[in-house]
Amino acid sequence: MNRKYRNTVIAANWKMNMLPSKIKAYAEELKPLAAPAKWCDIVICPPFVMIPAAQKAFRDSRISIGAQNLNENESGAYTGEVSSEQLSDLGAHYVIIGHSERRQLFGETDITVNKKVHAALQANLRPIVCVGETAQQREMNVTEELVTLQLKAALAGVPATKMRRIVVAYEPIWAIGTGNTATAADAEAVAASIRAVIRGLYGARTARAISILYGGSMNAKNAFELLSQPDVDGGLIGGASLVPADFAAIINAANQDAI
Ligand SMILES: O=C(CO)COP(=O)(O)O
Repeated sequence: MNRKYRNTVIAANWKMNMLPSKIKAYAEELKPLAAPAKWCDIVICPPFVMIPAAQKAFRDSRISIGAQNLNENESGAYTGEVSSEQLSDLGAHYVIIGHSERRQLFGETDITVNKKVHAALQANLRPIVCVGETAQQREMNVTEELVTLQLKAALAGVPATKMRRIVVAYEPIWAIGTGNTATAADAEAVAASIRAVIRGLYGARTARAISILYGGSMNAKNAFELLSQPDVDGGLIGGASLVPADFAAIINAANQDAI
């Protein structure tokens, strides 16, 4: 990470885990543990139904709330869906877009991801745009090419003035929930290539200001090494974010790297 130019972001993706009734206890445990980490932007992304409870539980802290998805349309007959304006009206600040589970299990494409990025920006939410390759694609040596295509598609039509609201998360699919973390060198190589793509599209100043996160089996043990890489500016954490002490250890590793 490079704090001179960009924020460190540590984001929890709870996926379809946790219960509304458990959030208060989680928050009471996390808040004091995370309090010393004044350099980090900490984000919790619960399922939609838990956003109000999470807002309430974290109201007296610096921890922000995000969603895990949104619908790309403004409003209307989309039963079961949630719009960017609804999230923003609730007080959410971030939204994860194009997570590989959404792409693989719910048919999201680069085109829907791009529409969702625009919808999020329209409502002043900060998109956390996810990109990443499968194990097979890595074996075929097409990781950077694929990530570049995903990123360019996600950012199509996004004006330079909005780029500073974007966060990119590199999440190799083979590393998610498997315990097979990318090596720090591999995470850095892809993060640097993502920054190079942004530099090509928007110029050096914008590229240097964008936070690029790593996600995929990040935990208290490996976080410091991953976050010490110059182009890895934070983490998107699944499993390890469900236990306050584990999540706090990652937050504090990120903070430590900053000092
Ligand atoms: O998908 C992830 C975060 O979005 C990563 O999940 P894990 O940390 O459980 O591997």
